[in-house]
Amino acid sequence: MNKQVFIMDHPLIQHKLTFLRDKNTGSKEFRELVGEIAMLMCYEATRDLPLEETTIETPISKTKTKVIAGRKLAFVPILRAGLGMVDGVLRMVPAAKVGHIGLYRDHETLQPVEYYSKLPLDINEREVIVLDPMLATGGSGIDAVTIIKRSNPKSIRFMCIIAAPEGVKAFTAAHPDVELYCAAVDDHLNENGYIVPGLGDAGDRIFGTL
Ligand SMILES: O=c1ccn([C@@H]2O[C@H](COP(=O)(O)O)[C@@H](O)[C@H]2O)c(=O)[nH]1
Ligand SMILES: O=P(O)(O)OP(=O)(O)O
Ligand SMILES: [Mg+2]
Repeated sequence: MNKQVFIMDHPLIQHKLTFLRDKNTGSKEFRELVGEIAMLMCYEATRDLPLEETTIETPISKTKTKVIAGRKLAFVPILRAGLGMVDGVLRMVPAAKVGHIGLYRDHETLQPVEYYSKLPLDINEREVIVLDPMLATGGSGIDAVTIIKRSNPKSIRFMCIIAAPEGVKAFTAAHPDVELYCAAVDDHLNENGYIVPGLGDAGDRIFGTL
């Protein structure tokens, strides 16, 4: 696998993914699982954030200790399904700002259609992590990153829960500078552009619009 792609095979993530895929998992549990997986993935995707030394006083003594250095984060969920990942990642990095990009897939062409974009004003000072549970053809992820690049962020990473091999190939070819973090790369896309075995339509399962 391409060095730009990180598969998070931690047992806790893989265990939760099994219940996420199950068609008998209802919206409430599905939302909770998406949030928990996003939180665990965020832990790994931020592993290389630089630290700097600071001095604090414990109840016992002064001590030198570490905090995350000046680098600031922004999360950008792709609507709607990416919204399900926001609470989980904010639990890890509560000071991060959140932008939004609205894209839906045209059911006939499978091409993404942009309908909304609102990014933090200071995004050019931030490291960005884009959130979408599914990378299928890759079209939505590719367009979202293209839109964000126009605002010159310091870096961009893309976090999805399940990717299709077709999406990984298209995404890494379009944005070779963007690291891709996913919990699983599945078998293939079906004729309707759904990931097989996948989990169905993530947005519909999160918001109960099946
Ligand atoms: O199995 C699937 C496949 C896609 N989605 C939704 O579509 C987009 C991603 O599709 P691209 O073809 O990569 O543009 C993603 O935002 C999901 O919301 C899905 O839910 N399940
Ligand atoms: O990518 P889509 O069309 O599945 O959009 P949504 O996330 O709103 O379901
Ligand atoms: Mg959807």
